[in-house]
Amino acid sequence: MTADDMPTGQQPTATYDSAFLKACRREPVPHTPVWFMRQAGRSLPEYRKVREGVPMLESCMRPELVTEITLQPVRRHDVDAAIFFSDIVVPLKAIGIDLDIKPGVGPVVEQPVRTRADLARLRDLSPEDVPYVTEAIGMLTCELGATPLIGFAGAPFTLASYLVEGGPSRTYENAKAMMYGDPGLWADLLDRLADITAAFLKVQIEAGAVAVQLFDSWAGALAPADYRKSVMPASAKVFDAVAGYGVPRIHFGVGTGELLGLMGEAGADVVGVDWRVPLDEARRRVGPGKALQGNLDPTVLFTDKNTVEAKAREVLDAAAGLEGHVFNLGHGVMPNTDPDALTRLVEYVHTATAR
Ligand SMILES: Cc1c2[nH]c(c1CCC(=O)O)Cc1[nH]c(c(CCC(=O)O)c1C)Cc1[nH]c(c(CCC(=O)O)c1C)Cc1[nH]c(c(C)c1CCC(=O)O)C2
Repeated sequence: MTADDMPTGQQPTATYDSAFLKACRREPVPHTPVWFMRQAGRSLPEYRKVREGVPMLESCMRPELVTEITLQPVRRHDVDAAIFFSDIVVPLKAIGIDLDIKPGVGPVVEQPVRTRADLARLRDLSPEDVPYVTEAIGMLTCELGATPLIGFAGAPFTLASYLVEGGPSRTYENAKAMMYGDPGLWADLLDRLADITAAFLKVQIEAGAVAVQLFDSWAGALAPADYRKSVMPASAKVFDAVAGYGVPRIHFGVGTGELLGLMGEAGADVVGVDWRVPLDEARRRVGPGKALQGNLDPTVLFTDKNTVEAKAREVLDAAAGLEGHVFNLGHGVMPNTDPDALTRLVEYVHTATAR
């Protein structure tokens, strides 16, 4: 497809012909594009240095710092895309939810959302609530040039898991109890979150993000029938709300092997796969017409170079018959990962797939 065949309203941009966007569109690529979830973060000494003394949420609200942190892994690893440095709870903080990101713990919500009265605290998000996002993305797209910027947000279920539990959980007992026991309240909660999430993604796209990833990290806790009935409508609403922009929409979760087909159906152009399902099997579950993203086990990076390359080769072999493949880890980069192992992995995938 050339710039002439692009959906109306979409301008050709410096990033349009990037390997990453081509793979998302299932077009031929010069090499398999690579980026890593959590490529910005504690695995990088330069990240730890600039974050010294700055709390996580505050760092997301300082455009210059966001720009620097987003660019760090692009400079170091030569990845094919940048991911905007922020967090899934930033839009909730921006509308006034009292929450914090505790080091080594994750998001903690002061007053969990448990009743219908609590829903009133979830007001709509407007661009004026997140001026630092627009500002940072404006700076970033200038610096990035032909490297695409991925925007992201938390999916309604994963956000609800933090809001209802009040923090990280292994069982999601309160959230799932609401889903099963008070389906009306649950549906309204997820619908509110879908609107907030869609608004947060729109801000990022309008500022210059050329792809978006919806993180439903914890959706793997759900049976497919419950996902379809009680979660998928809200995620579909988010994808639908940004469909008109024509940017690729990526949908990712952990332990979602049984949900891959539904996660594609929700409205994704690219389905993210963790390391538990090989990509050829994921292709069967997702069906035609979607690209796949993944799926090297992030713990493989704790081994030697030969083992990393052999395991990356397995991912590439399983991806050989796909219409579009974006190489990634099956989940985020772990904080103790040797950053040089990531740089070498990017180089390996680029070389091994050069056409
Ligand atoms: C579930 C989730 C969250 N946040 C996010 C998810 C979905 C992705 C996933 O499944 O991992 C998404 C996220 N969070 C962050 C990014 C930045 C972009 C990137 O991927 O490089 C992204 C895409 C920064 C961050 N968000 C956070 C960090 C680490 C905190 C720090 O560096 O001080 C980073 C780099 C904090 C955070 N925020 C959250 C958790 C679980 C944590 C980790 C807590 C800890 O281990 O300390 C919630």
